[in-house]
Amino acid sequence: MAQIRGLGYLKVQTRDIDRWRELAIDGLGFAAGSGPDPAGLYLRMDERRARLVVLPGDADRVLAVGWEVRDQFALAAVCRAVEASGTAVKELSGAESAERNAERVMAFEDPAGTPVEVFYGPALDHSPVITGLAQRFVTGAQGMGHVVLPTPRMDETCSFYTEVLGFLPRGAMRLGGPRGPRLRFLGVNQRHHSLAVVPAPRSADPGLVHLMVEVDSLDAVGRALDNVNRLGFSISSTLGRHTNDKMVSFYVRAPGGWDIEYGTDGMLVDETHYTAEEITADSYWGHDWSGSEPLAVFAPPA
Ligand SMILES: Cc1ccc(O)c(O)c1CC[C@@H]1C(=O)CC[C@]2(C)C(=O)CC[C@@H]12
Ligand SMILES: [Fe+2]
Repeated sequence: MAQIRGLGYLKVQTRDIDRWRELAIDGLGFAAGSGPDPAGLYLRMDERRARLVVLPGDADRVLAVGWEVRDQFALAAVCRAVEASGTAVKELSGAESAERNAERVMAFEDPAGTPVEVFYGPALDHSPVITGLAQRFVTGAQGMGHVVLPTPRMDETCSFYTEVLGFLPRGAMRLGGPRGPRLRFLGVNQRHHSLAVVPAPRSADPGLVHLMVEVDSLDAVGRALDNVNRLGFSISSTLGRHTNDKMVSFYVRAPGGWDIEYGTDGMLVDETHYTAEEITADSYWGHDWSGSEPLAVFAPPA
């Protein structure tokens, strides 16, 4: 169990790649990378060739949530567990794996229908990581950040990630009052959560609620907030500090109706003492969502 080491990459498709470039590079200071599709946007955060891949397309949707394992033996173990759960697994070809800058990749869908990939052996880019705010992204043993996924099948989705993939419960929060459904946080390393799962009516496009990336300074978070305001992006949530992972962050709306959470100062979990707690407020201060445009996954179908 607990074969997965962290969130490795995220690949999305968008109808507005130019606006995405402005958000990610000019606003949030991702470093420009390179990749197989000349029209694609390959975003570096560290020594990986690309952590966030944005490809042009006719819809805004998640193409792959990439989870990293240590080696081929861990990948085989994950593959066996997923198949034993009754989920079909596709082993990607050498060429398809190389396109993802990995030695080997397995693909399947989670119970919500989210496209999941598990991989090992990422190819590195040793050139300097030139970020726009001179910030460093907090990755390494904590992975690239966290994703929040919507699911219409909450119980099956949580069982799949915990019992099949070995994610550890890292607490919960009820939505919409003391009797509301729970949003659940799940972790695989010292990052408080690498995944959160939220009940939603559908898991249609874009299939994402947010991606969180962490940087090493509050000044970079403040400068990113200034940048996206200046560039005319919609702020979904103001700056605030979360009660569970202690992250100070804001949320900005990306093309496609989901958010990027941009934060700093997240806590490290010590599993020797950790127990899964239920938070009753999302933040100690800030995180005002009242100005948010509706998230696409919660909006009524078009
Ligand atoms: C509560 C919380 C703790 C840690 C996080 O990294 C984090 O993103 C959240 C908030 C999660 C969640 C969201 O992203 C979409 C809008 C939600 C459902 C709310 O309206 C409150 C909590 C929010
Ligand atoms: Fe988050």
